[in-house]
Parts: sequence; structure tokens; C-alpha cells
Amino acid sequence: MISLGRTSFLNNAGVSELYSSVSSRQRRYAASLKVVASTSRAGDRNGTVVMESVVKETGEALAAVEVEQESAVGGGVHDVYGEDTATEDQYVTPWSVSVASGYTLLRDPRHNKGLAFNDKERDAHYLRGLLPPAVASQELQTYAFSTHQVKKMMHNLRQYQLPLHKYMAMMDLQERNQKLFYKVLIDHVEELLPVVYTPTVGEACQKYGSIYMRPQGLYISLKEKGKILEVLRNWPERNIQVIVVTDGERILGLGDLGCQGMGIPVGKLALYTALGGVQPSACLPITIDVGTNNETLLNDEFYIGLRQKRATGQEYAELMHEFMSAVKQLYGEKILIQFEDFANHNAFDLLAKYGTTHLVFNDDIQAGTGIAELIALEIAKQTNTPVEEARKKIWLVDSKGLIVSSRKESLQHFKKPWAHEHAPVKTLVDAINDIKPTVLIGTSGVGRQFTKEVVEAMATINEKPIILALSNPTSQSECTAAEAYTWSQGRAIFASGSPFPPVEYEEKVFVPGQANNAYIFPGLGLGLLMSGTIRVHDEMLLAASEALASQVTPEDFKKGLLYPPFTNIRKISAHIAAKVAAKAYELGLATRLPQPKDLVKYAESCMYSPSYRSYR
Ligand SMILES: NC(=O)C1=CN([C@@H]2O[C@H](COP(=O)(O)OP(=O)(O)OC[C@H]3O[C@@H](n4cnc5c(N)ncnc54)[C@H](OP(=O)(O)O)[C@@H]3O)[C@@H](O)[C@H]2O)C=CC1
Ligand SMILES: CC(=O)C(=O)O
Ligand SMILES: [Mg+2]
Repeated sequence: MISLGRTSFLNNAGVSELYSSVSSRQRRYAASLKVVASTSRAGDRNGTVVMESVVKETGEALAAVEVEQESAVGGGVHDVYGEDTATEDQYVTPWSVSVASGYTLLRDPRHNKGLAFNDKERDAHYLRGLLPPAVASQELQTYAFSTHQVKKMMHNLRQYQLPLHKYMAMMDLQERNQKLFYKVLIDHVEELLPVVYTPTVGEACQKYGSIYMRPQGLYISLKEKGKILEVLRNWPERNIQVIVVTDGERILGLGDLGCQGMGIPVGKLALYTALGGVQPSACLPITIDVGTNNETLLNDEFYIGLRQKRATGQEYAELMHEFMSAVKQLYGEKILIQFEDFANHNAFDLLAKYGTTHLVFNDDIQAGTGIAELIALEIAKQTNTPVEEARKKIWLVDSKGLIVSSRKESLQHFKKPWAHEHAPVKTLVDAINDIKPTVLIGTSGVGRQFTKEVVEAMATINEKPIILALSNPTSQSECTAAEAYTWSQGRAIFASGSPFPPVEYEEKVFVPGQANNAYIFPGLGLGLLMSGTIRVHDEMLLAASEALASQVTPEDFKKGLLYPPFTNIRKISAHIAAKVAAKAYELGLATRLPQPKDLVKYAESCMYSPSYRSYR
């Protein structure tokens, strides 16, 4: 398709001559048309305009406008698009508009400013009458009668009782006014993170079929096998830098949500922008639909995915391979791909297979089960001991009990390095009493595993037991904040994957932290992108966690916080990005040369700003 955008006219002498030769009425009609080129090629889509064709097609369009002006359906209404006069069995063209002016401008989330268009812009961009007279500002203004869009949005959001309604209102805002969405999210990150991300995004995924309104990302299903490259080209943006992709099989701790897992890549990418400053237009959420084994969804009349059991084995591997190849072919070597919420039987294989050919990471493995490996690597680094020795300080418990050497044969490959010498132990509480750990980390995906007995055992062994209940969403958390503080008599240092409100225990207020990979992946991503890194290395993940740790202040520690507040997240992300980039340069994996002198400043300068621009 070719866009008859006003900017296209102004940018080309030939076209602008044509433009000036037609009446203003015709111009307005032309501006509201999109011409489908008869020689439509993949490269011409979405506004990559071949000017020669534009001149030809523009002429045809204007001629068509003249003809249409003559014909009218009953009541004198001009049937410009030919839709009203077509009978139901005739084909009609789905005319649409891509000119960023007038009504279209208000419908373009990337450029829409809503009531914040000033009078001059309203005149220049054909907005008069399309907006009520009030002129609002995005931020608080001092002059009288100005309304304030962020304040109004927060006021409206706070009226909703149900988190899902807040989520839907935020998604609606993202579709309506992208800059305002990010401004609101950045300015109220502590309040809105639980809305656009965990826990609410979990509920949104469960009900995605019912609340689905508009595409927020690309769906690539088995039906698209053999044409994934074409499907990728259907996405309206060209300069994609980061893809978050899921196959929906392990959505948070909620299990297989099939195609409805789309909420997760959408939410993660919103955080790439809000928390890490990656341009929204550079972000592409993707859901790979190979079916679902979730019977409830398969029988749900509103389910939006393929109604079949999951494809596995070669069929699955081939689709993923076509996808990974197509992504690299279209976007190049430096496209960052984050694998998200894949079940572990695919996640490890995908990461191993594509880790050497693509810029990929998996924030669940590399911040979930892989927590153990990263801690071992850090211990090895700090104590100058072999990583094999460091691993012996970490013990894992799964659904069958303590992971010990006698179980080695039957263990999945990623558990084997943790099978230490020990007698079999069936329960978590027995394992704690035997091993006497200082830190307890829960990533079981199953709620309520940290029982009173478990927390009490930790509190008996440790003066200050560190208890991290990382499973998401809140319903799957291993214990609540209140339980951790109460059962440890206020001694636990607690953080959870999804946030809990402050807890009052014996007249003292405890503020729980949020231990979530959202602290890491936006800054990690920014660091990889800004340095033009071509592969992710474990040392970059360690650099990211060290950078995060360095942002925790003595005041935070005094409050029992292991993590800095999310309110400072953009500053934190800039530090993480700088450390990741520095490591990439050190390892010779960065391609952006020369290396910027001050990487923190450079990271900050790369960050997307949600402030409105003035339109000429
Ligand atoms: N806060 C954060 O940033 C993050 C949180 N998560 C959360 O972690 C959870 C798990 O994710 P992930 O590691 O990918 O899931 P997996 O399914 O890969 O792993 C879950 C592990 O927990 C074990 N398990 C299950 N039930 C029990 C039990 N009753 N007692 C002890 N262990 C048990 C499983 O053992 P078995 O193999 O025997 O079944 C398995 O080893 C999810 O809820 C996810 O939301 C994930 C990534 C980041
Ligand atoms: C946070 C996250 O990535 C998860 O729970 O899966
Ligand atoms: Mg995840």
C-alpha cells in the first residue's frame, strides 16, 4: 500500500506540484484516501513509498475523487469509498487513511496529543472542531483553567475498583495516545507497574480472549508456516530493535495460556520503554501459536488462538527455526530477542540453540532457575574459586524433594549440576533443617510453599532470614509479605515477584521489596542496543546485577529493602545499561565504535522521552 501522506507531497517536487494543482477540496479528499498500488510489493508496504507510483496513483485517486463527487447515495451523502452502494456480495476496498492530520492525527497513537494540541496546531493540522475548546497540558501548568492530562488519567484510573479495568484503561490509553501512556506510567511507576505488569497482566492473559480489542503485537501461528517473513513485514514499523516472544506455555505461574500469553510480551515491552527508555516504535511483541493443551481455553468460545493441542518435536522446532531465521533476515544481526515464558522443556533448548547465532536471552531462565547458576558465578568471581565449588553452596528443591546425587539419572539436564551428595530429603522444611540456608528463594510457580513451618525454620536458623517468594502472579507467591514478617517475628528480609503492600506488625511498618526481573531486562536491553552488541554473555548479566546492587543505598538496607525503589528505575536502568555496555566492549562484542566516553550519560541520552513535541 502507498500512503498519500501530506509529508510525502511536501518532500517531492513532482508530487507537490501535482498537489498544488488540485483544489483544496480535492486535497482534503485525497488526504483521506489510501491508494492500493496495483504493483504492491513487500517493500512498498506501510508507507515505504515509491514516489513514481505515488504520482501515478495520486492522479488516479484524484480522478476517482472527481467521479465520486458526482455520485451520491440517498440523502445527498457522497459515497466516497464505494462501500455504501456496493451490494453485500460485491468486493469493496478497505480504504484507510495514513495521513497524520485532521481526524487521522487524533487516531494515530504515536502523534496524538488529545486536548494538548494548542490553537496553532489545531489550525495547522485541520483539528478545529474535532476537539472541544479546552487546551490541556501534558504536565501541570501554572496558568489558570489549564487541565492536566496526567492528573486526569490518574484520577480516572483511581475510580476503577478492579485492577483488570485499570489494565484495560491503560491499554486503551496506549492505543490512543502513546506519549501520554508512557508519561503516566513513568511518573506513577510504583502505582502502575502492578497494573500493566504482574500481577494484573496475569489476569489479563487469562481473559485476553474476552478483552481483546486491537492487535498489540504479531501472532505467528502454525498457519503462517512457510510465510513468517511476510508476516513480519505486516508489522507497521520497520526499525525494530527488540522482540519479546512467547509461545504462551508457561505464563507466569499460571501455566499454558496459549495465544493469550500475548499480554506478557506487550507488558514486557511497555517496560522496555518506560523503564529502559527503548523507543516504543523499536519494540515488537510476538506470540507464537502452536496450539494449547489448556482444555478450558480450547473449550472457551472466546479463545483467540488455534484450537488444537500443542505441536511438539520437529513441527515445533521447524516453526521456531523459521521464525528465528526470518527475524534475523529482516532486522539483522543486532536484533535483540527476549524469550519469555516458554516452558522449561523448550526454553533451555531454544536458548542453547540460538544463543550462539542470535542476540538472545531468556529472563526467566537467566533470572529464574538460572538464579542458582548466576549466584554460583558471582561467588566464584568474588572468592576466586572454581564455579563447581561455588555450586556446592547452593541447594535446590523440586516437587520431589531435595535434589541429590542419588536422583541424578532421572533429573532434567539443567538440574544435574545441583545434585550434591546428600541423603534423600522429601520436604522443604526437612531440607532447611538439614542444609541450614541463609537465603530461601522460591521459584516453584506454585503458591503457598513457604508454610509457617518453613518460615519458622528459616527464622530459627537465621537472625535475619532472607526470604524471596518470586513466583508470579500474587496468587502463586510462595508466601505473603504478612506471613513472612509475622511468622519470623518481624525479622525476615522479604521480597516477592509481585508486589505486596506494607505490613504492620507489632506497631512497626515493614515495606516489602519487589524481586522482579523488571529491574534488569530494560537496562540490560538498553545496554545491549546502545553498544550494538551481537551476543549476550553471562558476564553481562552479572554486570547488570552488580549495577543494580550498587544502586541500593544504606537507607534502603536500613528499611530492610534489598532493591532500590522503582521510582528511580530510569536512573537505575541507565547505570545497568552502562555496565552491560562496558562489559560488551571489554569482551569485544560491541559494534558501536568508538566507545562513548561516559556510558551512563550516553545511556541517558539514548532514552525515549514521553514529552510532547510541537508540530509545525
Ligand atoms: N520474580 C521474577 O522476576 C520471576 C519469577 N518467575 C516465576 O517463577 C515461577 C517458576 O518459573 P519457572 O522456573 O520458569 O518454572 P518451571 O516450571 O521451569 O520451574 C518450576 C520449578 O519448581 C518446582 N516445583 C514445583 N512444585 C514444587 C513444590 N511443591 N515444591 C518445590 N518445588 C516445586 C518444579 O519442580 P519439578 O520439575 O519437580 O516439577 C520446577 O523445578 C513462575 O511462577 C514465574 O512467574 C520466573 C522468572 C522471573
Ligand atoms: C517476571 C517474569 O518474567 C515471570 O514471572 O515469568
Ligand atoms: Mg517471565
